[in-house]
Amino acid sequence: MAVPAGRAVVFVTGNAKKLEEVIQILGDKFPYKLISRKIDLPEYQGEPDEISIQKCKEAARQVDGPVIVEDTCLCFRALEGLPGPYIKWFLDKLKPEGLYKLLAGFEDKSAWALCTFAFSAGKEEPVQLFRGTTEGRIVEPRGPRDFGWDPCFQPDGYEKTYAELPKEVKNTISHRYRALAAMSEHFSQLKDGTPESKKTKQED
Ligand SMILES: O=P(O)(O)OP(=O)(O)OP(=O)(O)OC[C@H]1O[C@@H](n2cnc3c(O)ncnc32)[C@H](O)[C@@H]1O
Ligand SMILES: [Mg+2]
Repeated sequence: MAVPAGRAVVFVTGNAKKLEEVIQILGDKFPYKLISRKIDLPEYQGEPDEISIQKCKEAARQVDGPVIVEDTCLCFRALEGLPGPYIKWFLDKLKPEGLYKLLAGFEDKSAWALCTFAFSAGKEEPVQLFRGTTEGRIVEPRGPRDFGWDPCFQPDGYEKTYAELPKEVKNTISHRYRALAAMSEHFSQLKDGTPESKKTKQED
């Protein structure tokens, strides 16, 4: 499913840090003009794919045009993938310290970050999903506190947490980077994906 000629795609998110990374990662790699809109979409329940589909349909309904949304999960292997899509509430109440302590009774500290982008060309159109996963483990929080659970997630192959790593490094190995790479590749391959403005501008 392509984007009608001349139409921008609206990235709907209530999270400014997410938006910042998406802009940094995409650069000029996305073949459509992307604008952002700050709407706090409902936090749905269920499996990650189902949540992203519902979130995207609601965004397409509100925007009434082509939209992208993103949902992020942080999954602990010892907890069979939980908190997963509910990480926002766990983080809100427990902070990164509490997330680390949650695994105190388990030897297995491994975790994966999952990012799912969902695209719909409009409110009657189907939703397409693009996923990215980064493996790592949950550690005692280290580094700046400016983005979510970054201080307690250490990606495999690195001695630093996401929070300690320079942004340029996080943005080449992250769950978000991988999902965006899959999405950009898909749209770049669409024959009618006419490159438009390469700039991203913000709407409020
Ligand atoms: O409006 P949306 O896009 O849904 O933004 P949100 O903040 O509600 O985001 P999610 O529903 O996807 O919930 C994911 C939670 O994980 C946090 N998060 C997302 N990506 C992250 C990342 O790369 N590093 C650290 N924390 C992240 C985010 O701040 C939320 O608390
Ligand atoms: Mg959300």
